[in-house]
Amino acid sequence: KVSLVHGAHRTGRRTDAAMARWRAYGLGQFIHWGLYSIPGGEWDGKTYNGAAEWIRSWDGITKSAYDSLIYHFNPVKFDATAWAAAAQQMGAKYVTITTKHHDGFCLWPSKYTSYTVASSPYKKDLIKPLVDAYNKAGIDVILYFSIMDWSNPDWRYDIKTKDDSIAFERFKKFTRNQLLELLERYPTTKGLWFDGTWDNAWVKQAAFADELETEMRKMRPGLIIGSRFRADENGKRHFDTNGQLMGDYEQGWERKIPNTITEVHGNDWDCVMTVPENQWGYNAAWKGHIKTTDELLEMLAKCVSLDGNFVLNFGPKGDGSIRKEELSLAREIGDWMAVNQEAIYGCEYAGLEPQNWGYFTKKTGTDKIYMLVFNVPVSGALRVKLPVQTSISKAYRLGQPAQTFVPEEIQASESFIHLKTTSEKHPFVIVLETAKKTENPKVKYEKAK
Ligand SMILES: C[C@@H]1N[C@@H](c2nc3ccccc3[nH]2)[C@H](O)[C@@H]1O
Repeated sequence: KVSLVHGAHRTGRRTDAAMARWRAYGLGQFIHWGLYSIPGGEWDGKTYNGAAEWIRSWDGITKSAYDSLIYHFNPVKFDATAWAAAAQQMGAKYVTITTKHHDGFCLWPSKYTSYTVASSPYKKDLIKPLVDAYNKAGIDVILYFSIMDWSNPDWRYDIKTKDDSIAFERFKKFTRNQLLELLERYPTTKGLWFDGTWDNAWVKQAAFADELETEMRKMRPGLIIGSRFRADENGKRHFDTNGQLMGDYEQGWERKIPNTITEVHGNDWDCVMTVPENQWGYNAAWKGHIKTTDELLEMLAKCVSLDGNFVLNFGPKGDGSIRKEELSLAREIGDWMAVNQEAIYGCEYAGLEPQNWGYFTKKTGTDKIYMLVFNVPVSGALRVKLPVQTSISKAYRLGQPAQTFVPEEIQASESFIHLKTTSEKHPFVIVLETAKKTENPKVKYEKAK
């Protein structure tokens, strides 16, 4: 262990109520919305092959042409209540919304730059109606904020000269001002999801970022900040020089999911996932592999089975409408959650040996186990290995309690649940009520003779 001033300030998970609420979410919605939503990955009849929200960095568009999009941003179809209703029906317990992406365009009327919605034809704050509508729908809000800001002349990818460092000092003040402004303006928000923090200039700001994180936490007790915000004084990100997680949860699972519990190192984490291969902002082309509802449900189940939250991304159009393909995915996910949410919300890693048929989750604080079945074996026999001295007292289909199962014990703490049919076409859940086998005192007494 090396001594660090700006490394992790806590080892192990946070144990407070605000973090327990976050841990229980299971399913979240990500929203990427901004000027990049207007071109949607296309410009001058050409298609940008990168992620649509990165189109400003493409040599197929001039920076001034991109920046002039601000004069065309007028999302007349924006309806925060409708967005929140779709998220609520999907079963999202929280939403992470881009307040400012790498391009620097602010969806709130920030006092510290003119590159905001206030300078657009729309004029009005977009974040407040979203926070209010989602909170009203019982959904918590986390604010996405990109440190990297291409619109700010003081931003630097690296600090090489005295001028760079003078400019970047101004940029650090600007960044702090905007973050404190967001916390002031939206007091019900639960956390900040930082991005754009990999460049050399920011990685060198260990002390500044550490102090800023402390200041924000003091301003908002319970505030949740992930591992992507700051680096330690050796430039280490996500995990400090001693391998300790920075921040409150691991934020490295972008478009990927851990396969084993060991990869999670006992930390809280979220996985943020796109519906296409790699498009966060609205992409008109909608090309390549588009994940199906069952694929997304399996990702959700896998995340919760390994102690994580699954955050599914939506990319509204420049006019404020949500594309029909995303609305139908949300609807189908919501239909499944309406029946099976008990196996997701407030659930955690069950501590059981993974099986090929799907994923185990366990209701936090109970011995209730859920079998989320995605791959029905041709045998119809689902293997379950419980901890020793644990038995299954009841087994039934979630949502159809009359459909019960009598496990076939094949050896100590190992059973088969035999399905009645192997022709299921969609994922389903079996509930196992388990109990510790208690020693029978009579038997103990007889032994004693
Ligand atoms: C949550 C996601 N993070 C941003 C991003 N920028 C990247 C640059 C290089 C590698 C990965 C990146 N992810 C994406 O634009 C999106 O906002």
